[in-house]
Amino acid sequence: MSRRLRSFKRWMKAQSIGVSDSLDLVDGGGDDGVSVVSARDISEGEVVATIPKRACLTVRTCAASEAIEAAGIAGQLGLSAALMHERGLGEASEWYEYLQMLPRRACVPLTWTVGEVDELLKGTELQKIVKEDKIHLHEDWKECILPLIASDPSKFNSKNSGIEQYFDAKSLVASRAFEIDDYHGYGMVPLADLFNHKTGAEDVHFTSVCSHSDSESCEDGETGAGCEDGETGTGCEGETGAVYDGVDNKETSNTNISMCSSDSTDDPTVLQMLMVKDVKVGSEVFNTYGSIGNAALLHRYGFTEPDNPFDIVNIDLNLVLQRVSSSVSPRQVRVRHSLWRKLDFSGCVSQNSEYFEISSTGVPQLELLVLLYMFFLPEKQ
Ligand SMILES: C[S@@+](CC[C@H](N)C(=O)[O-])C[C@H]1O[C@@H](n2cnc3c(N)ncnc32)[C@H](O)[C@@H]1O
Repeated sequence: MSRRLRSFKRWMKAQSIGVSDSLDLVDGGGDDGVSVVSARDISEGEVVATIPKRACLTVRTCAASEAIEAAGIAGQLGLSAALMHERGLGEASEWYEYLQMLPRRACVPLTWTVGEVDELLKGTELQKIVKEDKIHLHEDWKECILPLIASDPSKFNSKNSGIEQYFDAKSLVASRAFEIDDYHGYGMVPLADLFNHKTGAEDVHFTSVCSHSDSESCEDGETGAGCEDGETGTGCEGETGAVYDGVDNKETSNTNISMCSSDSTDDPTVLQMLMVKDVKVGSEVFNTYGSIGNAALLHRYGFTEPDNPFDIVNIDLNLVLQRVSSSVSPRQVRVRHSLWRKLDFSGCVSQNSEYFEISSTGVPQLELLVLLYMFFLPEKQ
């Protein structure tokens, strides 16, 4: 077992983070990172980890809480500030051992150089989106983090909160944070963020145990490592840019559901990892980050999956209209465009662009292809 893993396990114990003996944490070191493997057969319904909310790193729990809240920085931006500050504290941070388990930055396109983006994402819609992300993050840093540095230089300075540190922190928050609850908002959840993703075949769910009896009221929209971003708050409340959103607006919100137990004896201050499937000894235990296509997976988490059933291809509607204009009259272009809208098949709208969306799942794909075909039919003479 690696040294950092040993320290992390001791730290988890001190924080009352419970890990079932059914889980093995495997530290591949370097780029391989950490994965979670079953140490014995595990059954559906078993709670394999319990994590007190106070052990999570959030704007509320971090050492710079007052300064961040006074600056009005919230959401993922606030959490990024909290993470930067705790990293800057080094061994003095309450999360030091946890922070040692994180890579310096997530290898997501956001952290690539512009040259790498242009080379590796050439011709894909991500090329433009990632470049816009980078611009938005620069703006966020200038508008929200620089004033924070000015307001409390004892806590924030260019060494722990420079633009590089901000990109590092933001990439980790975007690819690993969970939405905990209304009080904490987004948080880094030790242990829960060590599970890798498997599309549509997860073994475990992240569960926030609530004590009130309306179990339906919080069964929606909670996403785990990493949570769906899509924050478009104004100023420093959220983010000024819709980073990590844009290729799959319709596909993202349905997994890692935060469920409430109706049992009033449950501890509202504890998060759980609950098995949703039997897993055989020696197998990796997977979470899911959502039912999302490969462009979104790459965008947010820096990897893709072969044979991903949720993969989609977006075709810029303007390109389609341009192409159609070359073979039919302008009036016909308008008629076809309006038919497309009437049928409510606008695909998706993202970053001011409208897309045709070709999904790899069943009937809608066929319908879309027929519509596309109709779009391109030459005009009757
Ligand atoms: C929440 S962390 C998961 C734990 C991570 N493996 C670690 O070392 O800490 C998310 C990151 O894990 C990696 N990851 C998760 N699932 C993956 C998969 N199916 N294939 C490749 N990389 C994956 C990606 O780098 C992603 O950004």
